[in-house]
Amino acid sequence: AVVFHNVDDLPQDTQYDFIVAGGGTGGSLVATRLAENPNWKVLVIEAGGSNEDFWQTRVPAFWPMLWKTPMDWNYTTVPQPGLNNRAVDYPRGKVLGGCSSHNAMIYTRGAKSEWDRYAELGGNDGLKWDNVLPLLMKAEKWSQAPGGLSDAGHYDPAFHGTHGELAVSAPYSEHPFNDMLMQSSQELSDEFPFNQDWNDGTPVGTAWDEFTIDAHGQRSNAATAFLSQTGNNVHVLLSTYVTRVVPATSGGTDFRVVEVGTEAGGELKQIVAHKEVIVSGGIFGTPQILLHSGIGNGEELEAAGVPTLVENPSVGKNLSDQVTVFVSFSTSIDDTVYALYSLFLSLTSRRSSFDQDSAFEQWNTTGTGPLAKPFPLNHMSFIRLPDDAPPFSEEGFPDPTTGEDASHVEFTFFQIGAPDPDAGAANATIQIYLSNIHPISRGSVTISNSNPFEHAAVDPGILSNPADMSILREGFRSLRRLFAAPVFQGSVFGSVIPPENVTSNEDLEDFLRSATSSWLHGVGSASMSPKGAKWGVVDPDFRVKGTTGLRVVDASVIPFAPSAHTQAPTYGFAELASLLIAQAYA
Ligand SMILES: Cc1cc2nc3c(=O)[nH]c(=O)nc-3n(C[C@H](O)[C@H](O)[C@H](O)COP(=O)(O)OP(=O)(O)OC[C@H]3O[C@@H](n4cnc5c(N)ncnc54)[C@H](O)[C@@H]3O)c2cc1C
Repeated sequence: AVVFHNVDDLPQDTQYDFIVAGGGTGGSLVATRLAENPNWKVLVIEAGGSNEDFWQTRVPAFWPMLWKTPMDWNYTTVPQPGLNNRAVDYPRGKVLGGCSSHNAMIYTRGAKSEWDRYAELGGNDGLKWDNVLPLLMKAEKWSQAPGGLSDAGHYDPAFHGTHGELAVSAPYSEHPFNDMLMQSSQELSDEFPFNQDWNDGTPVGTAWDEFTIDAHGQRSNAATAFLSQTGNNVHVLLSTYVTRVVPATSGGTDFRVVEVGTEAGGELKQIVAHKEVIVSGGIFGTPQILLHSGIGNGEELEAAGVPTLVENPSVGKNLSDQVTVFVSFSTSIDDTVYALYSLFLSLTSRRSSFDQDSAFEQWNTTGTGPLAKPFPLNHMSFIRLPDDAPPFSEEGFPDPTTGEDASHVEFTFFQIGAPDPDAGAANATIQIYLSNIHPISRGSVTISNSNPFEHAAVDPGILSNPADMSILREGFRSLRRLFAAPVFQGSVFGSVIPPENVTSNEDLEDFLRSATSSWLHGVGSASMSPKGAKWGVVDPDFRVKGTTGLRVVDASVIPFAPSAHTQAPTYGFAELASLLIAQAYA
């Protein structure tokens, strides 16, 4: 790609076939795929800078350091009634590669039944698991992590590609907890079975982590894997905001023009796409661009001072967001924690023996060591609550999942923090992120004025539906059941966060409201729906309803959150969109 930093530097004689608004996860992929046709000229417009200007993006363990930096949009939600009115941080990547440049690199595709439901809900058979899996595998380059620890048995090669662009690997560290967790999956195999590969369409169980990390121990993202490989038929314009898409003719609904600028009150310019504009601003940026363009709920647009051009009340609604809570248990297992985490995540650590400089040297020279992974422990569990669990039996909530292959909650085994005697803690703690990954709650992205440079108001509606609270609460009880497995007797004791005496529904729910936040996997704010449906923002071919020349390709079109973290699903949707766009001009 050829990179520009100022709209005035774009060559005057270039006519762009496609303009992609947002060079993030979905946008970088779709631009790359379209540019495989050498006759097409593609312009990518990105509000942030180049990923290459942030070398820290390459170091897997440095991902938490990228929050609240110039490469983070640094959103904060509106106060969340489900969280005792707390407002919580919501990072989003403002850089080439978008969130794939600063996420935790976990690579999970979700369940077969979820993709099949997307196909049904979106009215698009291309989204069926059997159709998306080959696209994801074709784009994948499975890589053995450096350092000599074999990944055999930690994944199923039948479900991974080896000749694509996006590097995926399963780096891990040796630690006693690995064997214990494996044994627990035998002892309690009904609730916590071993799963050899969470990416085979049946993610339920305890599995070894897989990450978008390459054979050199470096992050692989949408910018490094895809966009940077393109030739000079791709132009990338950095540090430039798409403020609106604009009708090509006054009063029309053909939105093949983008308006760009760099700051409120500054000069705005327009650039024409000869074939299409593709909005890929992510779950907050995309509805923001559509709303400022006059595509949205007419009453809300009028209140914000934006004239309505296409009435569509679904824009910015249906935001579906997984939620997470940090919990810990007292343990006598060796700690894994690195000082880095205590520094950047404010977790308690007294591990003075950890030398960050030599860890960096090790990563820099060999791609191995503690910095070559996003966090110290090596597994996650996707867990289905039992059929007779209280949310479904006593409380009568419907099962929110799409089938037996999908999970309700997820345990991310994060690290084991060293004992902190000063704080009166004699034992280390094993620290886990417990997440409800199938939220029923829905939130919104709204604008309150016509300034496109101002952040939209973000309301993920965390724990606003009582079913979500009930499932998260039972997820914690499930975690307590896991640590009651025989293998953990004598080495994992009671919970520390929340304290062991927090057992009643009421006390657990009080804790959860005080400690839960977003798992940063929002989807659905410009949801796909069948053609002619009374809801939804894009048609099955990703075209914005009621418009021509305009599509959306990013996580905002995904109708509901999957049993997965959302980068691989975003790539899956973007691969399909690329095929459909190319076919439209074949
Ligand atoms: C901290 C964090 C950790 C995460 N960890 C994981 C993980 O481990 N595994 C996983 O699978 N998922 C993870 N996710 C989620 C996942 O990365 C995202 O769901 C996914 O990358 C979203 O892709 P996208 O294309 O929708 O949006 P993005 O990747 O956010 O791309 C949107 C792009 O558009 C740009 N943009 C926005 N507005 C404008 C505008 N007006 N003009 C120009 N450009 C604009 C943005 O700067 C950005 O580059 C994480 C997310 C975060 C924030």
